Amino acid sequence: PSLEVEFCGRLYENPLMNASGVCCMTTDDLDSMARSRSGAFITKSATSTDRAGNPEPRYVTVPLGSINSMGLPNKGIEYYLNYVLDRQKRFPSENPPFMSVAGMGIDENIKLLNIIQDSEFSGITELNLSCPNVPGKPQVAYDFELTDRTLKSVFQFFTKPLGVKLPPFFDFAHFDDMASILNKYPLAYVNCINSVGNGLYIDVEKESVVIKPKDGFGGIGGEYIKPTALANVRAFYTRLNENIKIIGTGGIRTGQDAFEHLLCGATMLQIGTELQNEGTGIFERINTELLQILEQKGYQSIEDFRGKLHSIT
Ligand SMILES: O=C(O)c1[nH]c(=O)[nH]c(=O)c1I
Repeated sequence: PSLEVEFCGRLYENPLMNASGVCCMTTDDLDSMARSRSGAFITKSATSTDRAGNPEPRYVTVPLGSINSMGLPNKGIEYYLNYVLDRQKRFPSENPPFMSVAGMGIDENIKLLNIIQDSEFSGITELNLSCPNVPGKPQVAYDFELTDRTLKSVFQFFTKPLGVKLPPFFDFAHFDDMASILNKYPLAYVNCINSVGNGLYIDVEKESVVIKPKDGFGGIGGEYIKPTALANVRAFYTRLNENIKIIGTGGIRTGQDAFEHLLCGATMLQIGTELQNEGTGIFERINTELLQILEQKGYQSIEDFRGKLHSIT
């Protein structure tokens, strides 16, 4: 069997990539992703200029996952754009890395996307509408009117492939409302989900929180969030028109977890917490485990089962 996937008109040797934010802050991080067995990779969400982010400790690995309140630290959009344009020149036959952007508001999102639109970048852009950790800045995607207004403005000028990174939703009315907004726009994909916002992890021995920002509140990733991630992948897969693809993110630690996301309808798969834990060797491991599952089940390709989750009749 083969793990090859077609996404936005490009062929990838497998569906695995990093989740923006993990292993993508510096050019060294990005080079290690480029050397790995991932099928693709994405930059840290960028703002107009570099940001230090929140005080540390701001990312902690915990037994069932992770908690983070990084606060959007990044080197600024020019740093990442220079990196991806350099790779485009040096490796013209390869798929360019994905670019992620996260403005502090609609104006900065427009500005960031204009920079990408006016550049030679020929890859895929991810608009992050779900950063949960900038104090005083609510997640855009929890404001449906703002999301609609943002996408309306963006698609007045942006003609390159664009996806949006969404937070988790927990209510069918919200799945329906968000899907009806997203279906109005020529999106390449929707990425479900970002970390589950504003969780709390406690160190009982110290009787304390474990991260410094926001009195210890931070986005939750890892095993904790797989059921929520799978539900969001499935909810949007079944509601969005079929040319809007799904990237599945959340709780992928094994080939089985990857299989579950694909069964729900995901086309590409992003790994955050487990990549942070294990390093880039994880891509070799999960590709191997996923291939074993296809072999055991007699599938030749992911197309044979993508989205074909059974309900109970
Ligand atoms: O705190 C962060 O930098 C961060 N952390 C996350 O868990 N998701 C995000 O989209 C972001 I922009």
